[in-house]
Amino acid sequence: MSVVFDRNAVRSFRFIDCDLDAATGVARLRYAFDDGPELIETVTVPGAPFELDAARTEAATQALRLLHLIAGVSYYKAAVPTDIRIEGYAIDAETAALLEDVYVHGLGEFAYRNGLDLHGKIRFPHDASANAEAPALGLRTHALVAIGGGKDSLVSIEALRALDIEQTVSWIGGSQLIRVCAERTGLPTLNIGRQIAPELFEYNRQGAWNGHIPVTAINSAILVLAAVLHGVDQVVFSNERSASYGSLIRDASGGETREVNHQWSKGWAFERAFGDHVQARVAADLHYYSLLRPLSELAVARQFAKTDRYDAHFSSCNRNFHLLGERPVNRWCGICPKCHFVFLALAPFMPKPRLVAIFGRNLLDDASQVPGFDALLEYQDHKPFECVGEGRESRAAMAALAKRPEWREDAIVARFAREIAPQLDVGELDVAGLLVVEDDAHRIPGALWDRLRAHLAA
Ligand SMILES: CC(=O)N[C@H]1[C@@H](OP(=O)(O)OP(=O)(O)OC[C@H]2O[C@@H](n3ccc(=O)[nH]c3=O)[C@H](O)[C@@H]2O)O[C@H](CO)[C@@H](O)[C@@H]1O[C@H](C)C(=O)N[C@@H](C)C(=O)N[C@@H](CCC(=O)O)C(=O)O
Ligand SMILES: Nc1ncnc2c1ncn2[C@@H]1O[C@H](COP(=O)(O)OP(=O)(O)OP(=O)(O)O)[C@@H](O)[C@H]1O
Repeated sequence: MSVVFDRNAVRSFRFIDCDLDAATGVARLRYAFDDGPELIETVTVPGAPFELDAARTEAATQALRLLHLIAGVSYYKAAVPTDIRIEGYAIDAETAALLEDVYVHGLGEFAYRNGLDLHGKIRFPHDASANAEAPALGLRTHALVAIGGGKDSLVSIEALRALDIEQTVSWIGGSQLIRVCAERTGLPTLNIGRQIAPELFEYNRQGAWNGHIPVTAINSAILVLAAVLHGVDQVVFSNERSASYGSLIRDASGGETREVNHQWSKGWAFERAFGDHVQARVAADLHYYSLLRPLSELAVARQFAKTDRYDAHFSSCNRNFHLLGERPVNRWCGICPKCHFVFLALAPFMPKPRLVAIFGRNLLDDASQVPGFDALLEYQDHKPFECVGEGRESRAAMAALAKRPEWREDAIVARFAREIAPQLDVGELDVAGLLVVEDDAHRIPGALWDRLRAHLAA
């Protein structure tokens, strides 16, 4: 590929246009920097041809544009120019505000790691007139449930199964691990194809800015488009309450402490803004929500431990999910923050031999992993930039293990009891308090919530 990319020479990022072929289910999202080559991402929704009436066609157009605008973050980040152009259509001020949030907060970790400050610097051009409110489409009652191969989505899937809600287990990309988990559910499946414009990998090699992007926002927009094409009324994610809390970072200058959330697009602020936007601008009867929002990570782990159906198949280790690059040999690398956290979070709720069999080793009896666990505990370090629970959850789980004969002599647990626990307030180490189902902030439809609450609390 003979493209030359110099991030410092870029002046503008262009959202050229997007199109969808209802006969094949292929969507094309087109972007460019200045007059450079078109960067074309494709998304393929199985189930075509899609027969769409006028109202569904309009909803599909709105969903496609929303996806075009959100997925642009992968390319925009390569140069982060201040000049952003939208060429194929216009957006209103409310849509622009949503996008500014997604780009600024969703690129928060990216900006922090690259020493960039994006606050107030990302502005989406908008047309003054607001778009019309979207009508209800008469969508059928059915959930597209996002599956990521880890414990969280499996908890949602089992909860919906227990409540007899019709669901299709849905994922984006070619992960074999996710496919195996999806098939293990025994439920209908939908595997959506996504091809990133290959030029981006070349730009990365030539020194493009690179770093974390809000991938859950992209996956959410893809599934909203798929829901419209399939005529179903729910897109269900599995983002827990803990995802709304970031890492507290001290400024390099030693001054201000601020929050940078690696999982911003898994948090409540994104869910609320995006879900409201979908109902207002795509379809009034399309519900986007996270089924696990009322739960902490520990409460999700407790639910997961109730069945061993997925023990030999699931993995939360993100090393499994690279488009390019290495994968762990046995699904769990055992040394990353997610492996550390999931091991710790499951330990209070599972027999020890079962947990050790899942991971193939006992991570809590390996003294070389002390720094990794310290970061989870927010002890002499900040919470890692990963999808892990709050520090107080890790501390409470560790304190619970320190009281159990089968765990308390393991190297990391014993060291916690000896060196860290004495510095902590005992009142803040209570696991039970972190298992409470909170119903103040979620978008779960009312009729479902009434039944779900009892299931999640059991
Ligand atoms: C698997 C992973 O962690 N990937 C991150 C990693 O990417 P890497 O370069 O090591 O390899 P690839 O994943 O193969 O990606 C190659 C390049 O492609 C670009 N890219 C990829 C996907 C995408 O949607 N947009 C992209 O622009 C990117 O330039 C890659 O370098 O490091 C990257 C740079 O820090 C990360 O961007 C990759 O993260 C993926 C987008 C990813 O899917 N990560 C999830 C495992 C993840 O982090 N999930 C979060 C959800 C947080 C949220 O707010 O959504 C979580 O579990 O907490
Ligand atoms: N490839 C994917 N396609 C569709 N949805 C995905 C994909 N990867 C992750 N998700 C969804 O994004 C959300 C966040 O992913 P996350 O990795 O935290 O969850 P998980 O894989 O279910 O569980 P765990 O936290 O144990 O890894 C979940 O709702 C998950 O289902």
